[in-house]
Amino acid sequence: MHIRIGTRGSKLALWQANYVADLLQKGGATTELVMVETKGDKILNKALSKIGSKGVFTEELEEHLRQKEVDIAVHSAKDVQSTLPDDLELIAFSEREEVHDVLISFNTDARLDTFNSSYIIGTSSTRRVAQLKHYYPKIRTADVRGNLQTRMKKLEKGNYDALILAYAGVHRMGFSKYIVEDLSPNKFIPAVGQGCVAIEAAKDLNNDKVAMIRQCVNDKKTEQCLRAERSFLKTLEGGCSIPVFGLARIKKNQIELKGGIISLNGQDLVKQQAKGVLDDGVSIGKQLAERILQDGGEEILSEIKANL
Ligand SMILES: NCc1[nH]cc(CCC(=O)O)c1CC(=O)O
Repeated sequence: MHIRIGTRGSKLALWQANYVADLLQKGGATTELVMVETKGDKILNKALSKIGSKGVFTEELEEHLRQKEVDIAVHSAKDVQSTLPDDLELIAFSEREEVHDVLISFNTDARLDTFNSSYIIGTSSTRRVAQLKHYYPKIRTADVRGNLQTRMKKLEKGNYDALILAYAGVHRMGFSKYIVEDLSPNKFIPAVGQGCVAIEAAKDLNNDKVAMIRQCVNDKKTEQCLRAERSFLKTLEGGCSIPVFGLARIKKNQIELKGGIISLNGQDLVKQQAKGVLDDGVSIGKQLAERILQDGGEEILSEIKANL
């Protein structure tokens, strides 16, 4: 069986595509990578939240799926919009990497607790900015776009004192030695999907191919967690530009989902958790989102939408 894999061309995207290709080859398939540039790769002078929340890193790949130029598209699950077009679906989720955010700096003494107001942290994520402002109101932030290598270069040039990044990308790109602090995933609750690689396909992709891909790539527990997180995000209508966070974990054979929303200035935070049986992820996610909207999330969300 031959599987054509669509991917972005950044080093992280290629690492992830090769990781999936290896898994498929171990299962006996042959593979080929097709590189596709997305809006998110081309537009580098704007914050992601200003480019638009939907499909910044996925749209062009999705067009290739529709045109049958590729069988699957490999994405960071975090970059996949919560509502997919009707003709496409996520068919597999790779075993999740550690989910937390990390502080990256060439100053080995740098820690969030000891940062003073003269330090600047580079991050373009509205979630990370809001969480920083909430827990460390004195810390200043500045936008930083571009792939991980570009961000590391900007850090090296001294544009920032530190960066906040997802552990997963840092680890995959071999930058772990610059981690000066692992941020607690209970405080800096990650973005939905962080640390997982997701496979998107057209709904009419050949059934045998779908079965093969799931067999080789899908991790059941990760899928159960991701379905819960994505349902949560979908109900909150949060695109990647809205500071929504959500993390599901399996504990004692139950899904435990923590999630919430935070105002852009970090002042208002609504955070809750929900639990349920493993296959109920979608309804657990939806219920948690509804509770959060009722408990003040609705106001935070409409204020954010008015400001973006
Ligand atoms: N939005 C960019 C993005 N998308 C996925 C990752 C890292 C890998 C992952 O979380 O799976 C990153 C970089 C970052 O947030 O530091």
